[in-house]
Amino acid sequence: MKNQLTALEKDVMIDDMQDDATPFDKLREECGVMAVYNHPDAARLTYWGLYSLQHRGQESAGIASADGQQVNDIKGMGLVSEIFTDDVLARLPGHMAIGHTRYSTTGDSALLNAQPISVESTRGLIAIAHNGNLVNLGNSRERLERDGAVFQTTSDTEIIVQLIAHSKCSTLVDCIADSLAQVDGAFSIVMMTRNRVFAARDPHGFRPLSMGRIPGVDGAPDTFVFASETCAFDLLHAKYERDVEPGELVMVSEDGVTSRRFARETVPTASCVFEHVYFSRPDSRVFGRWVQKSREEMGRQLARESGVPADLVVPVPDSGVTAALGYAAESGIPFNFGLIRNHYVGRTFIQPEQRVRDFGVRMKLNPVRSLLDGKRVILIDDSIIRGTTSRKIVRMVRAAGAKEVHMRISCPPTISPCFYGVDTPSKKDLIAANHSIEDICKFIEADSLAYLSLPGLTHSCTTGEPVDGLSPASFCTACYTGEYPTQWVDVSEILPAGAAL
Ligand SMILES: O=P(O)(O)OC[C@H]1O[C@H](OP(=O)(O)OP(=O)(O)O)[C@H](O)[C@@H]1O
Ligand SMILES: NC(=O)CC[C@H](N)C(=O)O
Ligand code: SF4
Ligand SMILES: [Mg+2]
Repeated sequence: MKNQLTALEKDVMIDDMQDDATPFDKLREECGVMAVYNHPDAARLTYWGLYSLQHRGQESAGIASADGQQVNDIKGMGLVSEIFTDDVLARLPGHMAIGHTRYSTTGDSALLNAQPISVESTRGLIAIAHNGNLVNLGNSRERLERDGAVFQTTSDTEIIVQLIAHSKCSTLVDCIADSLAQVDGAFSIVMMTRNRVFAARDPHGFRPLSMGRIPGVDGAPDTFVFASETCAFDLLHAKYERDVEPGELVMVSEDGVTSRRFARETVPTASCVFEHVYFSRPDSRVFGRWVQKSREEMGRQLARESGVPADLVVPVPDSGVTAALGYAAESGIPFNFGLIRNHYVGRTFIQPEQRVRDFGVRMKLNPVRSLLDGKRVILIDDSIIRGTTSRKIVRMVRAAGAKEVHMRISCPPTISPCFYGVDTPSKKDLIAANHSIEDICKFIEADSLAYLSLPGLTHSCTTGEPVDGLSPASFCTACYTGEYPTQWVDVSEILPAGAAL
């Protein structure tokens, strides 16, 4: 009846062609930061912490340590375990350290942009590690260059530390507070000088940052630690103390812990709801709230909002697992691992030149035919970004004998990119920005598709376990609404020409 391709069919073809070219180019993570103050083996503790934060960034990693006199740093491309060995850690002496795992958002993925970034100032070397992304930088880089700043990187992070180095304030802590008040966007940062550690969060509190403590043995002073996620504390036997507040600057020195507000005005909190949907580990407490609790509740709410008769609930591992458990518990439909994830698929296998259709997802996930054959299956994933993963998985599950495949997503349709530290594709590549749910359902070849509602999502992140100051309104939900908590401009417009992006 028809010889002409529909818009959707063209998309399907384009998608398949893109799969060949860039099978792994989709949603990426962000960054993890870690700091340790007052421990004889500070660099090793930081290394352990970074190991637990590896899921937040796998492009590069680094540690800077200080012994009261000198700051040293070692950075490399790749995974924490690939960069740091006993010998390498031995070159990072001192009782203080900060560390970083990176996924780039501004500045390309190269060693020069690896963090911590250390900058010489009149007050000595300052090292910084940053999770987030600055917006509205205006011409601050050019202004600083006119003032004599020599930038070593093309990342937004260096702007913070150059502002501090060129600040005219009288004390270092005033310089830091003054500089942080000038930048807009998302920043959860840890910083270190030769004898102090600092931690700060932007006034909206986009990204998480928590403080913990390891009690000193035999009357020795306590060790203080900071990390993007509390899962990094567990390996260190550090106890979660509190979150660094939005707009707060914490300083740890010989005189103990002090805190001040750097933000000049109070703005509404806009903590990233996607931390609870996808980024953070379920064993972390993020924004004061257990991620496990939120994700399970998202699954329950999804079952309440869009239940469908079926025989089996199957998660898309890993990030879909907790929501799927909640969905199964609420619906009474049995849960099982109908897709097995190969945990040994590391970045060494991820070569952009791989051109085999469907190879990426098939290498990572494999169906369990004995579970799926003849079943009506509900697949639970946390998000659909371009739609490539869902489409391949639905096909895979059907090919393994499933009678029906219903896709359920534990967040609303992603319609807008993130400018706050998550490397999402631009709007033209976000499938939900350009297609109806019905069209997406056809594209992924599912029998039905439903997303969690926005009120359902924010309710899931707050219900049942009240956390001081956390309400459905205290989340950034811009990637689902297009309403951004700050004014933003594309950072590619503001970095000087020639800066590699
Ligand atoms: O629609 P797409 O563009 O294909 O991307 C969406 C998928 O990407 C993420 O998983 P990912 O495989 O990155 O990581 P995970 O193993 O942590 O879930 C997310 O959980 C979805 O499964
Ligand atoms: N994802 C992040 O948090 C990245 C931090 C910083 N914007 C960078 O690109 O290095
Ligand atoms: S836009 Fe989305 S991913 Fe980015 S901070 Fe807001 S909720 Fe998080
Ligand atoms: Mg996934």
